[in-house]
Amino acid sequence: MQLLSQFLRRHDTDEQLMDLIATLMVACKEIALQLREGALAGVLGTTDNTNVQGETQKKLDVISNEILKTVLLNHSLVAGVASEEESEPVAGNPDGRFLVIFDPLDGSSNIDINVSVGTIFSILEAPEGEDYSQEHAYLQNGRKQIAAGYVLYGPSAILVLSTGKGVNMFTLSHTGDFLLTRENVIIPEETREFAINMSNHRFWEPAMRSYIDDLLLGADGPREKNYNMRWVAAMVAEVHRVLTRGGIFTYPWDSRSPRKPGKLRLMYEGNPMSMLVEQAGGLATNCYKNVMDVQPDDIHERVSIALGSLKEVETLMAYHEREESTREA
Ligand SMILES: O=P(O)(O)OC[C@H]1O[C@](O)(COP(=O)(O)O)[C@@H](O)[C@@H]1O
Ligand SMILES: [Mg+2]
Ligand SMILES: [Mg+2]
Repeated sequence: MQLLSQFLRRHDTDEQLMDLIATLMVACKEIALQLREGALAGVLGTTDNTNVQGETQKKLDVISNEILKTVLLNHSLVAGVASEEESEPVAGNPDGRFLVIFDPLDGSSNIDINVSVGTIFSILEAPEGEDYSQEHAYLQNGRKQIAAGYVLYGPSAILVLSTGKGVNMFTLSHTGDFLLTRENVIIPEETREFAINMSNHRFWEPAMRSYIDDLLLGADGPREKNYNMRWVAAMVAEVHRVLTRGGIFTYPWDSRSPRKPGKLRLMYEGNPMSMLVEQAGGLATNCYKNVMDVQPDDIHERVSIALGSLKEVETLMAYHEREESTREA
């Protein structure tokens, strides 16, 4: 089986990018170790702090963030980092080449019940002559990502990575190596599986409500087939399922916070996951346009997300287009 480094070298990956990915994996392996120890190491439960989004931080949110920050900021190629758990970006080497944006622990409400969580990351080139402690340098749209991925900490720890040449999966072995276990991932175009938090049904836009209502009608409704539903409450696990066997995952805008475009964050959830999904032949939208074409104004900006099997996501978009044209008529 191929080591991550061998695979990247065979695919002519830029040497410095390879070096950065290897460094990121040093941090993710340490996070995996902390998660495995869990209650034994006293790292479960919450802290007394809230992050910039007003969410209570879990101990492991803070620990994972510190691990990533320490490892990355000690690397000469890293000009700066931005994180879900940091209100402002943190500058690294002013001559560094890369910016790394991350969600240190996604799905952290799952930690205390021992269900899957993950680390999501997005890598950008650092524009020259900028102050890397200011968010301006980081506010690049998703198309500018030179690599993106996640490490899912589930029954196995799995790195899912794209450097813009498809999507590949690497499983962490007992020897501490990431080994290639799935090459050139392609998401099936059609699906019978959807993922949405149904408890928010009454808060959605009419287009989203009627799309989901039609899925629930199954073979008796306009979609003429029965659908199954899943909800892990960790985007990283939902995207992994979609990449593995297809499906649609959506966390749409809802009227609980009408002024926010959605719940999930554009720069460290939406963009990296959208790059993986598009690189695997799927589609990732905010129900109206591709997520990676949204120009960010804020490092912690939110976005509505619908991603997965191409034809299913296109169908969902068609419901929104119809609704929009009725509104305008
Ligand atoms: O609890 P809800 O509303 O279903 O939200 C679940 C969503 O929230 C998230 O957990 C947010 O991520 P964080 O844990 O990094 O804040 C997503 O991974 C997931 O899709
Ligand atoms: Mg998250
Ligand atoms: Mg998080």
